[in-house]
Amino acid sequence: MEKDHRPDRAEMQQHLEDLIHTHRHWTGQGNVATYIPELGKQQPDLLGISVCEADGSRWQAGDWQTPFTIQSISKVVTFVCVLLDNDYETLTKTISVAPTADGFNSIVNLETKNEHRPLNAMINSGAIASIALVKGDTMETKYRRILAMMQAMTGRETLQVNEAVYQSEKRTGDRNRALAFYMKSTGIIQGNVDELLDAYFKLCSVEVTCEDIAVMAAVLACDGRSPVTGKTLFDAKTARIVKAVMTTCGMYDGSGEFAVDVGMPGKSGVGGGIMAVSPRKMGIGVMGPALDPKGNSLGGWKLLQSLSRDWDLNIF
Ligand SMILES: NC(=O)CC[C@H](N)C(=O)O
Repeated sequence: MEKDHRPDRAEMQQHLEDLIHTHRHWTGQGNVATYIPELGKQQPDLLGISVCEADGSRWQAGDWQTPFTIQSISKVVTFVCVLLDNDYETLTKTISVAPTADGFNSIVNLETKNEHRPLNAMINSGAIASIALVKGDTMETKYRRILAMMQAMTGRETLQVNEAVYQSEKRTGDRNRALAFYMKSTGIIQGNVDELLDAYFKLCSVEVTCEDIAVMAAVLACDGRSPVTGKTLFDAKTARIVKAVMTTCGMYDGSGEFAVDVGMPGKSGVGGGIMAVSPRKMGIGVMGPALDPKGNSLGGWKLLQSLSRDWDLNIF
């Protein structure tokens, strides 16, 4: 493992604590998501970070133990499963790997571009379509398969859905309903749309900590092997495709700026989490529920930008 740009292990902890201290003020410049009413109750000034190295060592600071809902970071796990369960060439006939300049819940491209295919699996339309393509006779089986992969990637079998967030999103998720019913009308998805959406809402509502996100990212950093449990969960080719699409699409229409500012495959969620992968070195999980206008954690982004500079993690 390269160590040249990182402080000694003893100093890493202190460095993360210093970063939290110097970056917490950024949380005052963002806003918690309110379109899912339950998320509007989050404390905006939280900021946490966890790092999981390729040998499984972990370093954490700030509010890293505070639970939050995984939201769109779950799309990474769904994408892993859909890649494992489908031939790549066939899959891309339904969901492509193109970036987008529109918001994460945009509907416009489904009609005007790309033969009705969702642009990628990191935005809402693509994730909803992906769940339908995961192996399983029923939506419940597909949901359980994705949840099991999330548990395997975090190494935590006790991961659970936050019932209040799930119900809140289910009550107010009309945009996602519109996306799903539209995709059913164009033949992109088949099956029971309400059950499919229910699986999507539940997957977004799973409660995690920064450490869970860091460990998941470390699995991708280690090409599918968990440095925490030692288990191989998927193959290197799958990990490579996921990291490529995270790099170009993981922060939605902010992906280009994130590539310039941070330079790592990343994935955000409106619960305030961001997952970042430093290939072969480490996985990083940050959390700060105050978001920028594109739905990315503002404090989390700034933290990652500084860490990437300080530890020379930019892959470009
Ligand atoms: N960007 C996000 O995290 C979006 C996920 C959220 N559950 C939604 O569907 O709107």
